[in-house]
Amino acid sequence: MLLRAAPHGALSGAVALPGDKSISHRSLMLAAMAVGESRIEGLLEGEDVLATARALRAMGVEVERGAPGCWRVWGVGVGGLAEPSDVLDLGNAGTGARLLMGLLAGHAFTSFMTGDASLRSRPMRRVIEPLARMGASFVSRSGGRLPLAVTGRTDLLPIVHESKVASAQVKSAVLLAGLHAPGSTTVIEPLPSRDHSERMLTAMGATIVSEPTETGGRRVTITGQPELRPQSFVVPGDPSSAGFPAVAAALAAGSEVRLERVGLNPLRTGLYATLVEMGARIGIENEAVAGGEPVGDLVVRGGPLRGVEVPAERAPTMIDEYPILAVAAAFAEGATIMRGLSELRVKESDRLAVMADGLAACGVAVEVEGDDLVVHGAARVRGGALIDARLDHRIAMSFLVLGGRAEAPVTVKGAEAIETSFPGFAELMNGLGAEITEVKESLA
Ligand SMILES: O=C(O)C1=C[C@@H](OP(=O)(O)O)[C@@H](O)[C@H](O)C1
Ligand SMILES: C=C(OP(=O)(O)O)C(=O)O
Repeated sequence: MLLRAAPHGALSGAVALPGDKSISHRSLMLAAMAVGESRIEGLLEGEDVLATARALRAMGVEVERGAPGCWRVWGVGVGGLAEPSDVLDLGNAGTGARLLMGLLAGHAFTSFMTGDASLRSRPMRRVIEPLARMGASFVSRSGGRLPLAVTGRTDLLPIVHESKVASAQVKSAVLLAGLHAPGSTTVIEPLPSRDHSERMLTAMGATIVSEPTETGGRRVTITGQPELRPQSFVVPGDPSSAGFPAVAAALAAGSEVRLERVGLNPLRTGLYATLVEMGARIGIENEAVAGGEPVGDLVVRGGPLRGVEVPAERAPTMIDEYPILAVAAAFAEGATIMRGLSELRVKESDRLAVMADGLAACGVAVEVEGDDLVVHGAARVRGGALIDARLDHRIAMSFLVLGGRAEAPVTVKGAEAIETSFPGFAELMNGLGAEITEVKESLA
């Protein structure tokens, strides 16, 4: 599908964002590991999360959709999944695949897992290696990629895993496997990554101790074999999805947009801290706690931005937001230097390369120096390019935001990728005043 974004003026209005993708995957999987009925409110009904729901159903978990966003899950208890009779297809979802591998490691059957071309290119060894040390066995394509087969066992060994990358997916996969192991399973991460798994598991009755390390990371320990209590999960709006209308509003003078009930977990808000450093006017109102997570309305007003240097240590708190930050940087005065982005190379696409190439095609001066991205901003950006989303929702949405402020429309090919995390993106943006329309392939 081709979507085209034409230049728009000031944006205004108030909108609620779709549910948080990370918390939605976890709500389904953790509810499946509880004993009894859990309810989920505000579940993201994007393709990634629907793939997780399908996988759980294929393993005997009753998962039912009621009103939009309202789901019920009848949990089978830790270790209670049934052998699936077919390959589990996690679509485009790294989170779905890696977290599920953690659960499957604790089940004494063999399952087969695959995904789309993007997911099949992503590294799984970072999860395979610790889970294999715990006692699961894996057969995978070379490089530790999907498709793979995993044979778990009920008597997993508790381990201490020191992860080289600050990855909530790696941490969560090991903690989920640790549910099935007697005693303490520990993950040490070099920098703190999002802690939704820890918050949710604690609320469900698991014992988790999280403490800082001397080098600025975290050591997280779970006590295995708990009985998890079913929950009423409330999923906040996704701060990663909110980044797209937030940057679109920040870039358009005269804009005033309210993004309601967005999750404001401090391990997710690096984009907003960075935008404020760049001079963006962003206020937080109606702060509250929902489902164990801080939430609030983001009120974003348009105005000039200036380039900043974003330190590598901030990356885990905004890892999915670099594509849209790079778009903000393209319109800022001066250079924005984003350091330490090696993890961007192993997302749905090589986001470092794809952003650099796409920005250059839109007339933006950009350099990749090792793992750093440098974007030289300008008041006027040419736009006018055709960008291939490459099965990457965040690339698609970022360039549609850029097209809204460029001199000539930007067209995105493969825009259906947006469905993975942000169904209704174009409608939501247009409701605020953007000009995103579908174009026929032949006119591209
Ligand atoms: O745990 C999660 O829900 C996620 C963790 C991040 O991945 P990594 O753990 O690979 O950094 C992020 O990019 C992804 O969108 C969601
Ligand atoms: C990297 C992302 O997701 P996942 O790893 O779940 O595919 C993302 O949503 O930007």
